[in-house]
Amino acid sequence: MSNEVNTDLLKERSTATFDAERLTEFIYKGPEKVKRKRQIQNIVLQDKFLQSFKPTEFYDRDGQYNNAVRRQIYIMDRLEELGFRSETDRLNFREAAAPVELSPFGLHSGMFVPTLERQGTPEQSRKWVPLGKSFKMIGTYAQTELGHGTFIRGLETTATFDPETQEFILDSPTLSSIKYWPGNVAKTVNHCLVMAQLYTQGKCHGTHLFLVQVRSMEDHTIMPGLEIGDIGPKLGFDGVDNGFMKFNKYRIPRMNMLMRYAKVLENGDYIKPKNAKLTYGAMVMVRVWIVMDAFKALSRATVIAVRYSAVRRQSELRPGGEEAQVIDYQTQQYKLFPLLATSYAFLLAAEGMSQIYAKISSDIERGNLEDMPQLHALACGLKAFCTWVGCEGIEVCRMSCGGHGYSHASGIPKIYANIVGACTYEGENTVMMLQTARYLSKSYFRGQRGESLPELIQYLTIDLNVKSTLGEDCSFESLVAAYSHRAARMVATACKLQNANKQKGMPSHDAWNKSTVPFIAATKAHCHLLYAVYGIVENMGEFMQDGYFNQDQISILNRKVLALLEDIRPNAVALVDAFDYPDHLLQSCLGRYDGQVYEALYENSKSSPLNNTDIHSSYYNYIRPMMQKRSKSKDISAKL
Ligand SMILES: CCCCCCCCCCCCCC(=O)SCCNC(=O)CCNC(=O)[C@H](O)C(C)(C)COP(=O)(O)OP(=O)(O)OC[C@H]1O[C@@H](n2cnc3c(N)ncnc32)[C@H](O)[C@@H]1OP(=O)(O)O
Ligand SMILES: Cc1cc2nc3c(=O)[nH]c(=O)nc-3n(C[C@H](O)[C@H](O)[C@H](O)COP(=O)(O)OP(=O)(O)OC[C@H]3O[C@@H](n4cnc5c(N)ncnc54)[C@H](O)[C@@H]3O)c2cc1C
Repeated sequence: MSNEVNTDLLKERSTATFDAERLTEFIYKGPEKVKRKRQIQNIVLQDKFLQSFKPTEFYDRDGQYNNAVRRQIYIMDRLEELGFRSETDRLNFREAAAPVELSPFGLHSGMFVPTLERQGTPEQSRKWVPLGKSFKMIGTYAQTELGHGTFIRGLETTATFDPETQEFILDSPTLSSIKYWPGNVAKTVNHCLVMAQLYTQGKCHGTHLFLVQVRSMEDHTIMPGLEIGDIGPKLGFDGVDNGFMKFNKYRIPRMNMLMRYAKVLENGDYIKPKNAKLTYGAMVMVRVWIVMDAFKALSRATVIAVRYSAVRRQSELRPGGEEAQVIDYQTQQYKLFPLLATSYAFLLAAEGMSQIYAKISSDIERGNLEDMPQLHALACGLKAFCTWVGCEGIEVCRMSCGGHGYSHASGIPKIYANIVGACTYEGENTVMMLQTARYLSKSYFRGQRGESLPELIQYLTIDLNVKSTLGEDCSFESLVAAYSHRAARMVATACKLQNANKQKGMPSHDAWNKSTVPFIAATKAHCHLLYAVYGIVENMGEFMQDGYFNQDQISILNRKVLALLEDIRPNAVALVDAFDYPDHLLQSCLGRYDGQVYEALYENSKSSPLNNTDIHSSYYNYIRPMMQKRSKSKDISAKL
């Protein structure tokens, strides 16, 4: 490979109107943090073992899982040796060391240990959390069943208290009650946090979490009374062993129920939690993290697509002129630049969401549950919005790279395959949006009754008769007002339909169901408050429906969006460079910093296993016999 940087990329970087390094410092919170991040990434780059892995698509499923375990355990050991204590250092190391591979221990660190910490009593946490943190106990979060994922109240696994033995008996009474999907259940973990319907004194008290040992701590054999296996290959998550698990009257000690909020006493008495939804805390936490995952996935795809678009030359823009960089086509800019802006918006949204989560979850820990519904609504809506928009955007990035985008060598298919799971896991997106919609509906009616609303949704009470004041400058205030107006109008419309349905005599659940399509649209509009001109132009009908904008204002907005493409054009490469993703993190022949995409693609294709021999065994096994058979056939030889 040549060491030169592609001349088009050099030019792009030299003509940018701002210093990308300053923006990098803003993203990573200061020059010292950027330096530290790069040092850590360099440690990974110098590490021969970590660099020895081929891209995951070159391995079969068994190899992918095996490599994921091998690599992740090596990462754990190195983190210990290096003595990295800060969460940011550890995350930077992990991301650089396994940039596109999901960890078979992800749910252990991401859900199992935090849930023990937050849902266990102080004694339970003291006992189990150190075992989890030191990997003496490896666990996961097992909730979903064959028959139910969304509807947690419908889960069928039972945990029945037996006061005689002071044990819970876990059972899978039906086929549909078999746990199905939980990550790392199949081969990796020896413990699970199992969500099951709690029965005591003959009464069901709803779903609760139980710590269950599923494999022997000595030899990893499956505990008697359990049936466990892998669910098979999936769209992505290659290194993750999502599994199934069936309980056959399997006994665990009483104290293995997580009892921070709800309790079962020795005599079988049940003590209710302050709020039954406290058991759902782990899901809320992961939904918050997913917003950051959506940012990372979309921004990586955008870096790849923008850099490649600056390098790729195709067709004549000026008749008879040189072939143009595809980034100079207005249509290409319209595909990519809004996604670049969206990436930055997602970053800020993810950081804001994390701060709100930290504040409200610490209130909850102290017993103040007042803001729980608000946190739930925000996390559900943003999780769904950011993963939907992120996945659509990644697909646009892939297609904007033409044919090469379809190859794994572009790095984009893997990004997509992994993040698209997030539209389903931790709450299917439509269902999540409807949770936010319920909150908006209740808040709308509260606002109508003159009750005060939390700051984020105060816009629901604005006067919908006011028209836009947007002028040539498309001021920030006029844009925010437009989004608020559109969301408030759409929420009001959906609520009025819900009300009208009720007045027609429908029971309230039907009145709700028969207004959920407009509610989903309204909730998307609510989440869309992150956007500016492009979001209005793309959804013009919704902004126009009640004549909020006049014809002149629409023309202003249409002109503005095209002018903004011109403004971004000289800075597009610098704006993606600022994310500071090194090549080994992007793992993309198209998104390379030096832009040497053709050399990289050519080199990469040589490593395809199909190139190990000039003549593939299938020639001897099938093609040659077929040809020999055909050449003997009279019809064909006659034609030849
Ligand atoms: C770095 C680490 C990475 C880690 C991960 C590694 C890679 C990732 C791997 C992938 C990992 C994937 C891992 C996985 O996938 S784990 C499995 C994840 N599963 C889900 O997310 C299931 C989704 N379903 C639900 O959450 C519930 O069933 C819903 C919410 C749909 C309804 O629920 P339910 O039927 O029980 O409730 P209700 O209808 O009686 O509603 C009653 C009221 O309660 C309110 N309510 C509901 N919930 C909450 C809440 N939480 N806080 C506050 N309030 C809440 C609700 O709004 C309603 O309010 P109102 O309308 O009455 O006012
Ligand atoms: C990659 C991956 C990893 C996973 N990891 C885990 C894990 O570690 N642990 C775990 O416990 N689970 C895990 N899951 C399971 C996941 O959490 C569930 O699949 C998810 O919660 C969706 O539930 P479901 O499959 O029941 O979908 P369903 O609810 O069956 O969805 C099917 C359709 O029905 C619609 N629908 C359902 N209910 C409603 C409603 N009330 N209103 C309107 N529409 C509705 C949905 O919108 C969807 O279109 C994982 C799943 C995936 C894909």
